[in-house]
Amino acid sequence: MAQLSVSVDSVQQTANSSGMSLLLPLLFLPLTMTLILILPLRCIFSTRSAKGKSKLPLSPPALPLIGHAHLIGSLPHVSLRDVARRHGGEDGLMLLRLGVVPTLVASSMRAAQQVLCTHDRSFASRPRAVVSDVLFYGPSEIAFQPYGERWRQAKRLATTHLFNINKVQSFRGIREEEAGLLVNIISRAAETCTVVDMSKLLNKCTNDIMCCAVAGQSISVNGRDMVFRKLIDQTFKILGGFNLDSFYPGMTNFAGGLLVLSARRKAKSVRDGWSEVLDKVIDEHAAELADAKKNRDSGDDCGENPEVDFIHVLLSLQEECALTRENIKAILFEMLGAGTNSPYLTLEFIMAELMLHQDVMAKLQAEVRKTIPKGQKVIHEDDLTSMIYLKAVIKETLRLHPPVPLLVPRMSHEDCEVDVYTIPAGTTLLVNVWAICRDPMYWVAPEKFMPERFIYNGEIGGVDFRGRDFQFLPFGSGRRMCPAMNYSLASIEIILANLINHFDWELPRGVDAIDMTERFQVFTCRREKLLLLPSLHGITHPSKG
Ligand code: HEM
Repeated sequence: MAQLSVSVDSVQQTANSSGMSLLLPLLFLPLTMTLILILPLRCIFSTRSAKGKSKLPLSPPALPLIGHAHLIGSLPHVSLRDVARRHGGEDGLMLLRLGVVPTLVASSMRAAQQVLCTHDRSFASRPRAVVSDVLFYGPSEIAFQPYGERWRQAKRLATTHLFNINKVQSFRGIREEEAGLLVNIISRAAETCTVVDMSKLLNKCTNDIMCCAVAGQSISVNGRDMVFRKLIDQTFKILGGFNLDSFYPGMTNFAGGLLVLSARRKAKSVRDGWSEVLDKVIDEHAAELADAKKNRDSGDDCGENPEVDFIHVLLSLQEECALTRENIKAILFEMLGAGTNSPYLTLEFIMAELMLHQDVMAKLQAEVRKTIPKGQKVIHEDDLTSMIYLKAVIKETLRLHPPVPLLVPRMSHEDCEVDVYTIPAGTTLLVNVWAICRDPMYWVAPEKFMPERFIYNGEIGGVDFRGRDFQFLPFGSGRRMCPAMNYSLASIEIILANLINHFDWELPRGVDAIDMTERFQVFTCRREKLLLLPSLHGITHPSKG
């Protein structure tokens, strides 16, 4: 999602690896051309500050052409925190120029509150980019749509028919069943002392839950679930790749779009992959709706309520909401993509942190195993209510490893007075929630994995992540906040409780440490796959003596 930042990363990597020598041949022509396009823009930008009327936040020294892009490293949230410490204002605001794009970076709790609450409306748009425009038909989904009525409508559809509390509750059967299937797979591995690839299993489990919630149980026929996971990988690879137009938006129209042709082609090819499989799924759903209507009209309706999923809902609202087939596909493929990755990456980080902190693991095992009666195979969501430590472990992991560390980049769609500054319309906004979550100003021992920090008098409490405590915003805040927080937490909790209740976990033989090195590709994820050796709790396998 954080397309801009990823692209910056690519520029930096290229610049670092060969002192710009790789970058220059690649960019020389486009950059020269862009200069012609950007000069007017730069003039506007500098005149505003020169007049003294509209003061701008502090900026580090910039280079010609690339501005501050060279300051961003392979983990943009880490380098932006370091640059802000050296060059930003005490108010936590800093202004960068990435290529020609003015970019406001908010790195303190107060700055986050200013831009996400006080001025939420002004910063409620998203920067445009060729890849997301092509991938999402416009874009016409939620996350990349500019602020306006179409975005509002798409978000309302998802919130009302997929993510409201009652809907999330109604998916509990799906979650319990999928978590059970995961336990079965791991149990078989445990019986034969086989190492499991947790990254792959968690990815599959969260994807299966999302697929069933969106499209019903039938979606995984003919190996479609595998096709979806492959397409999700391709989508995030292309969204996270180097995209010239994110730095030089003028490129999109320059020379008939020649310079963004390759990005356009790649995005179209991934979109066609989605389109092919989603068209089939949508056609099946349309046929089911037509059958149901025929039965109703002919009086053959046997009174049974056919299962209604999100695709049925979108199809029935197609006329009322003026939704095209393309709009529907864009929304669906965003749900399947975002719905899989953030929960699975969070679960992977939780398991990695637990392996690193065996005292926390032991405490969590004790809580879960005390709550679930011995011999009860299936964990029900009602069992989770009293698992306070489990909720604290999830919160602490989201604090240290927010999957979207800079939020999804926003853009101001109007001039805006932030404190003493005037931020011009068209400025990209990055909120470094990762840095704020590790700031010693707001957190005791911020680098320590300490779930207890969220427990007060035996209850979960304190700072919360629902968008009102600006030192802890893993789901963002304001109009553009993640609509799927309750959905995600429900999936994460049930899967985690199952992993902890049924199994004891070890590192594979010959591995003596967990590597927590991160990688940034739209989401922050662990660089290495998480490989673990499970054993069934309470059963000592003969081969282990
Ligand atoms: C651990 C789980 C998740 C985390 C931490 C997370 C985090 C985020 C964040 C930080 C944003 C940007 C908010 C902002 O700009 O203020 C976001 C937006 C969004 N997320 Fe999530 N997310 C999660 C799960 C999901 C799931 C499961 C889905 C869908 C099935 C989803 C769909 C979206 C959408 C559609 C947006 C765009 C909202 C908008 O632009 O109005 N997210 N998410």
